[in-house]
Amino acid sequence: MANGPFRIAPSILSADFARLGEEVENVIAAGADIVHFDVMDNHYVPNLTIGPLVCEAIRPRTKAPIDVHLMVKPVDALVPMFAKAGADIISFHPEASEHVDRTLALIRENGCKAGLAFNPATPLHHLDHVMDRIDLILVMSVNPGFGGQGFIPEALVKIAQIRRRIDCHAANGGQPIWLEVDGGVKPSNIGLIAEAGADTFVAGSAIFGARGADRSYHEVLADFRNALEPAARRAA
Ligand SMILES: O=C(CO)[C@H](O)[C@H](O)COP(=O)(O)O
Ligand SMILES: [Fe+2]
Repeated sequence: MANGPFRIAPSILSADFARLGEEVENVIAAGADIVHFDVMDNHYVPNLTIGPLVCEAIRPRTKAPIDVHLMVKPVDALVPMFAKAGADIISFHPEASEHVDRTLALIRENGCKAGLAFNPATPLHHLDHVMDRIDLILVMSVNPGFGGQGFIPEALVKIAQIRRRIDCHAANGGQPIWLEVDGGVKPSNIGLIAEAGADTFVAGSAIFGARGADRSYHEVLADFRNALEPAARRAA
């Protein structure tokens, strides 16, 4: 298995929006690697969240990559806006784009890494013919739209299938592709998710929920890292 190093990406969907800049600084200072930024449009998904202005506002608060997860339809008009607002990675759902290939190219032309996101019911044939054009594959382990949902265990099979495709692509000289998992990730299941082949882990409620549980972000992130230890040792 070729799935190290491991990266933890707190989803700011569960952060305190009234103190968002501080929340971003604190969670990165506590040991997180990436800021996961969920964009929902009340059309592709029922919820409505944040856009490029908020991305621009948090950009100066951290040097960590901002990983924009677009749950919007249509996609393309937002790509240059988020690139200009400081996004580093932009992922979208293939069902939301008329031309997946064009949207992937647009993201890279705008200087960002391009990601393709798979809902629990999205078939993997969307990866056919675009493996050389993506930097990240995002596997949803909940149906998109809300934080705080339970992890759908069938996602583990999909993660393992994608890991095999990524490793085969790399063995044939292809570029590196990150495998990110999003939805219901917790210290209790992150080890299994890593063993299935993921290297990048989004967690919203499990990290920012620390506030209500009287724990620090540092303590919660240590729980995640400890739970990753056996998989990290195997991957080394
Ligand atoms: O894309 C998302 C939902 O559509 C979020 O990133 C995801 O739900 C993270 O939140 P949690 O860890 O609480 O499940
Ligand atoms: Fe997300």
